[in-house]
Amino acid sequence: MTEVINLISDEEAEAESRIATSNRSAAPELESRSDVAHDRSRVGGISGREDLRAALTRLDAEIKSVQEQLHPLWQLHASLLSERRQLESQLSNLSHSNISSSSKSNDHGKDGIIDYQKSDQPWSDTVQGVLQSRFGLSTFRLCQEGVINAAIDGRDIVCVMPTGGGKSLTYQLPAVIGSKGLTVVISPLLALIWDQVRALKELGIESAMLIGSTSKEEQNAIYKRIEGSHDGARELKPEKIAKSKRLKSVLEKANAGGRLKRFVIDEAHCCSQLGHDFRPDYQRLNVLKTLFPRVPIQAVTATLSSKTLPDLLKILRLPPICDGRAANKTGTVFFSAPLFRSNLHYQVLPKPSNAKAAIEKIGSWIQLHHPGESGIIYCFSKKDADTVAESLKEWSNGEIKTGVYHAGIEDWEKEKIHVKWRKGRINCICATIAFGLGIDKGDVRYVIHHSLSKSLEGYYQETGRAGRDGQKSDCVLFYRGQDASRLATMVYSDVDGLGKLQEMIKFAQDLLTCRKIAFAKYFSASSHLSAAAWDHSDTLGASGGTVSTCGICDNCIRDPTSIITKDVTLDAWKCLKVLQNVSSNEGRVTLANLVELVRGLGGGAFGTMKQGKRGARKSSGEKASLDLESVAGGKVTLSKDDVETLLVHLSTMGYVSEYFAGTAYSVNVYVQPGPRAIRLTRLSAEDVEAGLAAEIECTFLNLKARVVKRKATSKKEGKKTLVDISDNDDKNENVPQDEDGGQGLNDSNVIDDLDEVFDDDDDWDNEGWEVTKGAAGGRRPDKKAKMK
Ligand SMILES: Nc1ncnc2c1ncn2[C@@H]1O[C@H](COP(=O)(O)OP(=O)(O)OP(=O)(O)O)[C@@H](O)[C@H]1O
Repeated sequence: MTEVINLISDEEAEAESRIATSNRSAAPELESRSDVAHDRSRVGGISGREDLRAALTRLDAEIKSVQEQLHPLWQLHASLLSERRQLESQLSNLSHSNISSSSKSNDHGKDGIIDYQKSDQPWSDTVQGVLQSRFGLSTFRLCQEGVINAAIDGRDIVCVMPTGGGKSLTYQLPAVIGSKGLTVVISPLLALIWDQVRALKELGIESAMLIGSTSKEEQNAIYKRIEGSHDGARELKPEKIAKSKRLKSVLEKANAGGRLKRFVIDEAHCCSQLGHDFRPDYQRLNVLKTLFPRVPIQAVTATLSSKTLPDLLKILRLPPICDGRAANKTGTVFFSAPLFRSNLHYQVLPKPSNAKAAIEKIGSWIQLHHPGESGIIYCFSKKDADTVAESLKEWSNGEIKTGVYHAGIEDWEKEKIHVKWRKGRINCICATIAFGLGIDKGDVRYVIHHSLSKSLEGYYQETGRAGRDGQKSDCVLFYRGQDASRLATMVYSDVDGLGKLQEMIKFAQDLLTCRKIAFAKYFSASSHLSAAAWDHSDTLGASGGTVSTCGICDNCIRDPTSIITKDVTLDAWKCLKVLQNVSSNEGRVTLANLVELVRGLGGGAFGTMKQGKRGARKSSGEKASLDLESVAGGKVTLSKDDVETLLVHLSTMGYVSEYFAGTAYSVNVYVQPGPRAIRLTRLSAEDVEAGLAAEIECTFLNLKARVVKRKATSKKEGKKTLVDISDNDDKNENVPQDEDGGQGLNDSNVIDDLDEVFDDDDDWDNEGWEVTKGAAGGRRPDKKAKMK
């Protein structure tokens, strides 16, 4: 018993000494506790039960009395804390609004509505000064100034600007202006984080990154800096915020000290499952407003649809949006800029089937249009990137200084290449898509695709690396149908991926539709991006479904006589009859085989298959032959290239479909009659000739038309036509050449034919490819207006 009492006595004495220390000067009443301790020491000598009870009662009474004394102190403590929070918030508001020496104040207009795009904010002079002195820039682009104004005003913001539009400045500039403080940027990719930190360091802005591989020591140092009074920017991956208790507590401290300025969510579309690049970790960012309700959030992205915006607001717990040009006091201020970058000139050029000829063509194009300038060539694979880099260097006798960048290159070497590229010692980077994100070099004058991208989203993003300084730049896709098959083997197990690839092929094959319209249509269907978002600052679609043609892409400036649209219904019927015969004979043909077969070449033979033990179909090694006369009433008389063009066209329309057969080492792509094939194959040749079939048209390059040089290009620029893309389905039902969104040009076909046409022409490489560029005669607006 004595022991127990002593134990209690020790604990209480310890607690007592803590209280006494903390209240020594403030609460004289508590000093009487020393008397109690004396009493308690006397309690140890009392042995009777009654005495013990009496001592306990006295102690309880004393505890109660102390609690009564403490209660008002705790109340005082709470009210002091609340008062402190209010002062903190007033201070933070003051530091935002008083950053200009000007005595003007932003009163949100008479009716509480403010136009953030205006340059008459209280801080505008300061902002302009910092833009020039710190960032070395003279003017703002797109909606940059509005976003910066809203950020300085402490607003929650959603900002949609195109790739390369200059989103970074909208949070970097407010980070270094006005009161000291911390801007926390949350990015999904290491490459983006690396590049941001590098760029900030170059600008002399203090920054640090917290990523998975940041060592414990570095983390500790960064946390200390955040806790301290440092300002600047921190780059984080989203999971870090949600998972790290230490980080949360450090940010809470920074916030309590009034130093947490804003959170920036880069690539904010990743928050929404409805978007195209959902990242589950981004959903955890809902903690930001819960933990830091007063800290503004700035969400930036290049692609945000009307469908994903509400989801984004919900996840980030942001209030409903208001327009940046007429903002109320409480909403999330919304800004968007036209998604089409008018300095980017898109074109698709045919690519020779022969690898060496392809290199010559690409090399000649570079030397003609951008000798010695910076560019990127995107390649299908690591091996292709290596080969293209080596071949181009060799072909140009070292004049085109190439470098290689892909996942197989060691990190240190990547860094070296990057530095050389930035310094201009390498002009042309041959890369896989591993190169791009976070690569911010302003003067990239061309982005060439040696092979198709896997999707139009990818293509838009990759080409967005060109012309980030706003100067005219070229985006050239060298395309041939065989590349599409090659790419299909990469995505064949993914239905969604195959669908996206088909859209990319349609874009590449299209000789008519303005490339801007093609992007607008695609993103409108795939991401619900308003058509108007390509022309106006109207991602949400209030401006309706029209979009103007760009007036500068290959299809806009094409000479109408350089292409020819033909009725190919009978040729299509013949191809499908042959394909039907091959399939019914257990045969297996690739697209290239089929081209040969329908043209009556290759002895009319095709490989067949047999049923394996487990029902699998295996190549039998035997050949079957085909009597073209009886199966299809004779051969197709189009050129090899035109047949390939036609078959790819039929494939995009669903008359021909692909299937994939894998071996242990590779996946091969074969063709078979598609779901629509029966529309033609059920008819006889006579029926087709009598016009009973739905007409199929296909557009080919008209090789007889002489090439017109690109001098007419500038004359065509600026001439625009409005196209309504909202109701295209019905309109195009009876427009066969438009059904697939584009026709005809099959690179390899055309290439081979051009090879023939320009064989003797020294200048053929350059001149020949100008078919798609020169075009004095201009577009064919009527046709275009009908395109999907
Ligand atoms: N007002 C401006 N004037 C001139 N150049 C600018 C301006 N604003 C930004 N830039 C430059 O534009 C380039 C692209 O900017 P930034 O990296 O911020 O683009 P982004 O919108 O973040 O693109 P992405 O979506 O591809 O990351 C940079 O080189 C930047 O220096």
